[in-house]
Amino acid sequence: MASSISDAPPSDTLPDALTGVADEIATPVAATPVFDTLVVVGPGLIGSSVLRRAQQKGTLARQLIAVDVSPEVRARVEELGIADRVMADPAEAAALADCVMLCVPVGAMGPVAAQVLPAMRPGAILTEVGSTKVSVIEAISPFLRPDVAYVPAHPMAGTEYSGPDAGFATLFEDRWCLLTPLDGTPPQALAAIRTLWERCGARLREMTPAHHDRVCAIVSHLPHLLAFTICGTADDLADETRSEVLDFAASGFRDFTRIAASDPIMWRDVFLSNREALLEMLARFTEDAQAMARAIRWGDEDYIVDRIQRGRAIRKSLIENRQA
Ligand SMILES: NC(=O)C1=CN([C@@H]2O[C@H](COP(=O)(O)OP(=O)(O)OC[C@H]3O[C@@H](n4cnc5c(N)ncnc54)[C@H](O)[C@@H]3O)[C@@H](O)[C@H]2O)C=CC1
Ligand SMILES: O=C(O)C(=O)Cc1ccc(O)cc1
Repeated sequence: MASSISDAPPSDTLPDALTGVADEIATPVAATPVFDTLVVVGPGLIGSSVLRRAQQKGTLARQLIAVDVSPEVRARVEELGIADRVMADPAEAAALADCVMLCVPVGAMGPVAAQVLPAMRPGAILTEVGSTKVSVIEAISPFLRPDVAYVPAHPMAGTEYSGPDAGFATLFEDRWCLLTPLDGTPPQALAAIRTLWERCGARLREMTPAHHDRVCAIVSHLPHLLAFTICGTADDLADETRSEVLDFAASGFRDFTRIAASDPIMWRDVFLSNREALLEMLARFTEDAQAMARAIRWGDEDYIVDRIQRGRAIRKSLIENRQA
């Protein structure tokens, strides 16, 4: 095994003694791969994007192994040629890895961790990309070992599509990747996972798992809940509006339908595993929506204009930060 968490390069930064030399001769130095063998369990949208990036850059891992429970997904990953090996047994693959990245739906994280952790090598790293953190960490924790580091991560990048065909190498470029290290997370393991995501083009931010879940409840989970709900409401009104919805879908409704096309299993798991934070944000949203209803009922122009202006300001600042 060429690399383990102790000798993986912590970042792209050269040691001080070498930086001057590198500047002088200005020769690009090929970075050593962060890992020798990276196992991606669940090569769907996110997992296959990591594999594609790793293949394209060659600086994430020397060898790439994909594992999936679905024979169709395994066959497709073979056809796409985005991994060096495709395997069915997570434990068999994990025994070969210095990093195992779980990219399965959040409800499957605990059961998959239970399969891979006993097989992992001492010094190897377990990481995952789940959209929620508190309950995923709780689900994985009972199976953790003192000689395997665990680094929870969440790339804030995706689309409404899923599966191995949906991934692409640039998915994470200029997107945030949120890291929620635990008290016991070894710094070298954290540094190696930081480097992996930096080399995927992501910007990194560290926070606690609980803070992560509250932030994601408002910026990601509630918007999905609203999109699924508004599409359901429109569908319930099908007798009255079906043809109009289809005819006039170039309106605001269209933007909701993109999000509402997302994978049902993934989002069922996200909603159930971030129950408390999501219900809190939904309650606040409901209060605000009721306040808007009241303003409309009583013709409170100032309130209505103020809320719309706040929405516009958020959009403007996203565009200025190139996030939209
Ligand atoms: N879709 C998105 O936009 C984002 C998703 N995430 C998170 O990433 C994870 C993966 O999401 P996607 O890539 O969208 O899902 P996906 O549905 O595209 O891929 C998931 C893969 O996991 C496999 N799988 C499911 N259970 C398994 C098991 N027990 N053992 C082995 N493989 C199994 C499925 O067959 C599938 O190939 C989820 O935890 C999700 O919350 C994070 C950021 C963005
Ligand atoms: O497609 C969209 O609009 C998304 O919001 C993608 C996304 C989905 C889930 C995540 O945990 C992070 C990003």
